[in-house]
Amino acid sequence: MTDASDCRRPLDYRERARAALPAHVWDYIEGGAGDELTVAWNSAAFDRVSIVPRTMVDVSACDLSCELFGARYATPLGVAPMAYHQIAHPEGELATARGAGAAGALCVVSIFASARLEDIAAARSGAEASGPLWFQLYWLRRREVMLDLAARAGAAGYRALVVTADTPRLGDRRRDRHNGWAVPAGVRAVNLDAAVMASAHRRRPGASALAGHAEEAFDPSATWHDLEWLVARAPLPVLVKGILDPADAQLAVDHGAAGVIVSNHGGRQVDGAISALRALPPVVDAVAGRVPVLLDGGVRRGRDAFVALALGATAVLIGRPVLWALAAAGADGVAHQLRLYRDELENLLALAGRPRVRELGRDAVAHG
Ligand SMILES: Cc1cc2nc3c(=O)[nH]c(=O)nc-3n(C[C@H](O)[C@H](O)[C@H](O)COP(=O)(O)O)c2cc1C
Ligand SMILES: O=C(O)C(=O)c1ccccc1
Repeated sequence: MTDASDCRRPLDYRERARAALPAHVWDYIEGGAGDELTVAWNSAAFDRVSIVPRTMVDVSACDLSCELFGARYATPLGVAPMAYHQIAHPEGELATARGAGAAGALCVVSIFASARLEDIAAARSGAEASGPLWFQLYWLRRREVMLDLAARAGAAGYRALVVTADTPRLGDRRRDRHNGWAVPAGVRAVNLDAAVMASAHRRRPGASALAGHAEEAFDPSATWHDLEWLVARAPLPVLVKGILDPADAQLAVDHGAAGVIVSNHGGRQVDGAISALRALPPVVDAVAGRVPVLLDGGVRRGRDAFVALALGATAVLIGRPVLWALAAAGADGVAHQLRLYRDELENLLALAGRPRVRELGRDAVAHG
């Protein structure tokens, strides 16, 4: 059993998780598309940005809060939407939601969650310092299923919807093809119809069952008109996830997006795609304050969150490191992981003489 307190920085959970998980599950979580160039670039991009500290500033209290859709969020850190948390831990999303709730962090629940979205909301409200939940959708051929899920999320107290735009089909996950990866039989995307999900569990040598499933279920013809259609019918604000081009950010806002998430899907879609951090400033400029801009991809330290916030993100989402902590130590691991990020960010705000997240700007960093 892992003692979470041995982990001193977010990356320390990585080896714990690798040791705890079967190799094919580890490969699915950790892997990216193609040669995994973009996976590496996402985190490397943060290392090329320096912090410029100020001095003689009163930092006796730091304020990490941010504002999203008229509400105050306790921290600008959140959990990125990821499918099937039960592959990492038997308590799956219920544990993730409890852990994120305890840390006061936003949690974005995937459409492929392995627990019912209503049960996740209930698990979450039990946590002491409960934070907000958002729900993520893919563009499904069966549009009525998207609307049904959107209505359920609204009724269950979720505060926003995220529609993922970068997945007309699944990227080429070579590790998964090599492993003949399929979602294990005991783990189910229970918010979706079992008949629709059957192909995700069908093992075929040399192929990823998820790729086959995505081809069957995802609608590759979705365009900005479909976003307008969704926004007009959704009971919640809709953010678009997977934006890298400033022109797309502009189009998203023009077609009703309430926010954009700069993301290359953790390097799992287009190998060689621009890193999320490098894509951020032009998107922030194109959006020009009309809606919030979030970022995910490669955030591996509190320092990385600081850099993204300084370059204009309102909040940042964390993907794989949350699943590492979940695999290693369940809900306590997730809470601890998010606190490691938060504490490192808080410490840096103080040391860099920039005590308020909401006032962080580009002057706080330098390139190179
Ligand atoms: C195992 C796994 C499953 C994922 N499933 C989804 C998903 O269901 N929906 C989605 O929009 N993004 C999904 N993503 C992408 C994440 O939301 C996020 O963009 C990415 O993981 C962020 O990068 P990071 O892992 O480097 O922090 C998934 C990522 C991983 C690692
Ligand atoms: O694995 C993923 O990155 C992902 O987004 C996904 C896509 C289809 C089904 C499950 C997860």
